[in-house]
Amino acid sequence: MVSADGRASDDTVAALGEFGLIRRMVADRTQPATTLLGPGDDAALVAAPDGRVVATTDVLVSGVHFRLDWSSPEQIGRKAVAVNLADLAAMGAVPTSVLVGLACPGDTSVPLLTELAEGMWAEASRARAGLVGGDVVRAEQLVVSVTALGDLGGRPPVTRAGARPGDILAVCGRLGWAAAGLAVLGRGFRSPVGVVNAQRAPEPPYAAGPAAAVAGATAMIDISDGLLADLGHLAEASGVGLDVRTERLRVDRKLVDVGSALGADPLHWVLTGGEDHALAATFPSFADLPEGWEQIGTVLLPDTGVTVDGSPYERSGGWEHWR
Ligand SMILES: Nc1ncnc2c1ncn2[C@@H]1O[C@H](COP(=O)(O)OP(=O)(O)OP(=O)(O)O)[C@@H](O)[C@H]1O
Ligand SMILES: Cc1ncc(C[n+]2csc(CCOP(=O)(O)O)c2C)c(N)n1
Ligand SMILES: [Mg+2]
Ligand SMILES: [Mg+2]
Ligand SMILES: [Mg+2]
Repeated sequence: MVSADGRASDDTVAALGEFGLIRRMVADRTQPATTLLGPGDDAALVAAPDGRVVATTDVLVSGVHFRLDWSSPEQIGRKAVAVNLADLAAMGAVPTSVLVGLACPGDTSVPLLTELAEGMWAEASRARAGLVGGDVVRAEQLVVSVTALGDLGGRPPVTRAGARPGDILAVCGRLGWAAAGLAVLGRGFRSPVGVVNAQRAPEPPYAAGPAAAVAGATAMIDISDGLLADLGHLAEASGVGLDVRTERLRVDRKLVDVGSALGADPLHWVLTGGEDHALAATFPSFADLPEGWEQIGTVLLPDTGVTVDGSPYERSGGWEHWR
């Protein structure tokens, strides 16, 4: 997008400039009542109805978390916000606001960035959160960093640490879809679109987090890296073992079909695939499960780790950076 004479062409961020870009990203937006001030000043002012603020952040890097030839800018924007709102849900919180850090090369096209912003606004407003501020800077590659704030509505947070032996283990949301989509895209295909879109932008069950909190969930986590990997964090924090029963896991027909087409094991995607941002939680009894939650296992005595049908899983339980 840089022309032969070295000057940036008109629709690049370098030509538009930092403040022109910010204007394009935030113009004409409606905000929820929790946004008291922002974006536009040195910092935003956000209402915290509960008196406490739940805060989380996740960074998405081009080539690591998404590819511009796999996803639309709108999908990348939605994903960057969704992964953060899922973390709020996993604490039992309702989102109030998001802040966006954006780094990109000077030759990045302005329509790409306005579409990315469109996706972030769309996902934030879907969850009734405001986009209250951010930052834009020059970098060698596209990086999107989102911080999200949430409200607990007077309830205690549901941490990773509260599971007790005898609790039941349950999930709400899809498992394995984004991993199947990643396998499809990685082999150069673009369909089936269901799993591919699940990889491009997750649809976490936001409302299931607060619902689980109200129902008395003892511990909760969102599945970002893989079911077994993330259950490992919950088990460790709670000082318990967790056993997953494969006969209780839903392996959706779509995953079976994609698995046969690619010669891959769909159950492995369900057990270890990240990025769908389903919620996993423990509850004192089956009767406590809110609508949409399905039991997948049980909480065992300390130091038994995470097992699948009573045995350790032989392969990696999920994504880990630098591994
Ligand atoms: N650079 C950091 N400084 C301080 N705390 C951090 C840092 N990176 C991660 N953490 C904290 O470590 C914990 C685990 O982080 P992690 O990113 O794995 O959680 P997550 O965001 O739920 O998962 P994922 O990033 O896979 O979606 C979180 O409480 C997070 O706030
Ligand atoms: C281009 C491309 N290559 C690989 C993947 C797979 N991937 C990347 S990060 C991650 C776990 C969650 O990340 P984090 O722990 O940072 O939240 C997974 C499963 C992808 N999405 N895009
Ligand atoms: Mg994180
Ligand atoms: Mg998380
Ligand atoms: Mg992770």
